[in-house]
Amino acid sequence: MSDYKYLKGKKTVGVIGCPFSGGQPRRGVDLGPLRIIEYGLLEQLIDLGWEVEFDGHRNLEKLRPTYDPDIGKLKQPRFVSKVCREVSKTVESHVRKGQLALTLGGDHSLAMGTVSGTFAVHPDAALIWVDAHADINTPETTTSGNIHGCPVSFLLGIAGKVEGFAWLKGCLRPEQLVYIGLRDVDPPEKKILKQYGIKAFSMHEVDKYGIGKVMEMALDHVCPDRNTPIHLSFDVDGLDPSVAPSTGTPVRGGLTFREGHYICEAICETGCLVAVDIMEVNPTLQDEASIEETVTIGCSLVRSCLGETLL
Ligand SMILES: NC(=[NH2+])NCCC[C@H](N)C(=O)O
Ligand SMILES: [Mn+2]
Ligand SMILES: [Mn+2]
Repeated sequence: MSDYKYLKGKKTVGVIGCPFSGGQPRRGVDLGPLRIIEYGLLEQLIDLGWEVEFDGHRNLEKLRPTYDPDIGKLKQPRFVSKVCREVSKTVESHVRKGQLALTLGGDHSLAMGTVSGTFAVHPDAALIWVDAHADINTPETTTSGNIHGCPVSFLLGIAGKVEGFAWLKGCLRPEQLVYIGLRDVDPPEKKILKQYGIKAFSMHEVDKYGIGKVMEMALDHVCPDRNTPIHLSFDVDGLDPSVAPSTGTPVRGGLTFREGHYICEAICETGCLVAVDIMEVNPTLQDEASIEETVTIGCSLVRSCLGETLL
């Protein structure tokens, strides 16, 4: 069992339910956290030996502004900003107490909140982003206007000034970030990745080297001493749609069931994990069996992050 270098006292996980869909157009992703908790995640974590502090599902709807017109192409910018700001404070308070902060989304725009919360406590942390997408569009480059395709540019401080987002200072340096699982990256996003020299292991590298070697290389890049605090932001669409079908922007050719879990196990083994996001589970898409598969895998990824092993 790994020792979790950055947790204080008893192993405690602070669980933050974020029923939020404002960073993209499809309803239903806001039900992700409810289904994951209903499925028994908290009991599973207690069985794994964790103390659980569950904040309940946050009432984020109360933050919806009455008037929220587009800013440039960005949709619902004030709503997203307010929600992320609140989530940031919550994540920060758990991490500061020496708890592992587990955020259940909700769409991936929430990562502006979760990552900035972690980095407020650990400014030198590493960010491991598992996703089919790079989510690094800027307000200029986005074609969809969906902010869940933009959080990384805001975190890096390359999004430019957007009304309402002044609270979100660029908190992430390009060398603190590594991607795994990419396979649907917009042309301007490819440019940004090159321009800033951001390390990314696409599915091509996963095929070429295998996930074991990819994780070794990814950790060598962001956590070379195996002592740097790690924030894992896991978009379930990083997994192949055959294993996680119920998500809003599925892309074929993704991570297998085992590759997804191996990523979590390898990060857990470092003992450096301080925060995890499980994002983009949408329990209204596909049939009931697909939904159950996706919710189940959300839970088992968390358990792998929190110390469950095969033997
Ligand atoms: N978190 C996600 N699922 N993001 C999908 C983003 C898709 C596309 N690149 C966009 O910017 O709209
Ligand atoms: Mn994605
Ligand atoms: Mn994403």
